[in-house]
Amino acid sequence: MISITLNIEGKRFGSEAPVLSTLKARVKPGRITAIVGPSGCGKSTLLNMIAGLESSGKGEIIFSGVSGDEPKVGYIFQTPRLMPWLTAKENLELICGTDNPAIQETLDAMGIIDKLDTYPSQLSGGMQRRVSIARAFVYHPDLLLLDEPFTSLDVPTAELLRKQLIDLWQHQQSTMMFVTHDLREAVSLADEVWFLSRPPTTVIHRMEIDQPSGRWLGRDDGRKRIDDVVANLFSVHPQILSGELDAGA
Ligand SMILES: Nc1ncnc2c1ncn2[C@@H]1O[C@H](COP(=O)(O)OP(=O)(O)OP(=O)(O)O)[C@@H](O)[C@H]1O
Repeated sequence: MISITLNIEGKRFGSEAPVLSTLKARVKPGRITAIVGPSGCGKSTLLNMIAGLESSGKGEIIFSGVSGDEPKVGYIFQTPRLMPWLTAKENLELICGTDNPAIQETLDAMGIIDKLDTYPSQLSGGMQRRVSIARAFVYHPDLLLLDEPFTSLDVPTAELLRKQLIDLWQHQQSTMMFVTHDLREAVSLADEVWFLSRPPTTVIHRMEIDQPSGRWLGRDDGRKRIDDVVANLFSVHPQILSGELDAGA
């Protein structure tokens, strides 16, 4: 399982004002880290830098515990980004080759084994998300990055997909980071939540969540537990989702 050390010295696009300021943090191996912050503060930019899609500028991002030369990174974007001319199965085959038993196993785990030969345009939005999650897991990533993977889904579908995601994650034990605007989602899934400021952005608060092995998600006592964690946080930092810590904290 890999860990990540972020030694970011700042990030700007061209001559624009910096998006990220100094940002130093460590992502623990095999754990789930949620990233929460105001719109436009650089959450996607941070994920892209970790994925190697954006340069890390003067700073560095160090991966430890990688088995090969490079970490295998799975990335689930806000929209599924499936190849429209390929069936669900063929979208997965692009990643892991044909006749790979992992394709059937992963689509089965996501509850869409009957959609193997279906094209994306014939799938609902929720089903397309499931294929995109399966596509990331079929690769057996060391690191799984998710950028608001469950937005614009109805509540029961989003809840089901979160459970399916956690089932797959428990099976593979990848290190996982996800961006969300939904604090309850962060608390229900993550071992640690990072709260970001407004630009130039840094981590202003880290919150450890004491998760049971199957996560708080879906447990009878989970809803109350999540409510309590969120209420406690807001009682101390009422503006934290706007990227501000309480002055007295
Ligand atoms: N490739 C790019 N070129 C220029 N500016 C960019 C680029 N990518 C992002 N930005 C700018 O960087 C800032 C942060 O964008 P980013 O998408 O990372 O924020 P975010 O926190 O993920 O936003 P949201 O919560 O609204 O999705 C924004 O001002 C955006 O316009």
